[in-house]
Amino acid sequence: MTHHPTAWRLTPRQLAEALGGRLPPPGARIGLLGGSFNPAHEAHRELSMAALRRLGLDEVWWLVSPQNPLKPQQGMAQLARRRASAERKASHPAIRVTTLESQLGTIYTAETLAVLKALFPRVRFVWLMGADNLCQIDRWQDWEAIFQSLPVAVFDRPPYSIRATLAKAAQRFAKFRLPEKSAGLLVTTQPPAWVYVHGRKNPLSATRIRAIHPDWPG
Ligand SMILES: Nc1ncnc2c1ncn2[C@@H]1O[C@H](COP(=O)(O)OP(=O)(O)OP(=O)(O)O)[C@@H](O)[C@H]1O
Ligand SMILES: O=C(O)c1ccc[n+]([C@@H]2O[C@H](COP(=O)([O-])O)[C@@H](O)[C@H]2O)c1
Repeated sequence: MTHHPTAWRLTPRQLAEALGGRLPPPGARIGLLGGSFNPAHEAHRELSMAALRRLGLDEVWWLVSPQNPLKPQQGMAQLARRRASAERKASHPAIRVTTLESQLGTIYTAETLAVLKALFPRVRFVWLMGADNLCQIDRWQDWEAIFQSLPVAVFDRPPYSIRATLAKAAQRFAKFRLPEKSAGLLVTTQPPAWVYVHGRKNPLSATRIRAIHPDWPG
């Protein structure tokens, strides 16, 4: 794994600032929703509210990523614009919008998670993502290390429901899948552990919003 020394150059004060002024208390249960947020939309909020409730989390942190390594740079709005859109959309006391990866100097999720775990060893982190990402996580850098390092919750998303259950990652970690009724135990389950959460499906996507609003980021 690439080492990113920037992470360790953040002073505690800069770190607190990057987190909106508050460090998480030891034992906090925090869901991490990484995304391009190009722009943020209602389904991000719905996923986060479902995660708070179904997984019994204290908070969800949105990690607005500098650049998804698998997405084209073209058409990706500037980080500040995407962050502002996330802040407008989140608007909830239990959702923190951050650009932590740009401050930590990490690009790949596996690196980001390694740094966050080292910075906050007593926080219980869970990785949150939509079913589309379960279908392609096997193309992410060190993807198996992600499953080995923290619990993962996958949220249903049309039209990926069936594809996701057949995904390489779902098969590789099949025996570590918790039944959905045990979703509340995920955060305290030793990884690898994951759960597929069904609920209200929302077909919304940032791609669709960009098609309707070609002037985004405006
Ligand atoms: N409608 C949705 N239902 C469930 N999860 C979603 C939905 N939209 C986005 N997500 C999840 O939220 C996270 C961030 O998504 P992202 O910001 O890429 O939005 P997107 O709508 O997928 O964007 P794009 O259409 O540009 O690929 C990802 O884990 C993604 O799977
Ligand atoms: O680490 C990787 O190789 C990797 C490859 C693709 C996507 N990701 C992360 O997946 C999250 C979801 O990305 P996106 O663009 O689907 O919203 C976001 O945090 C990305 O940084 C990470």
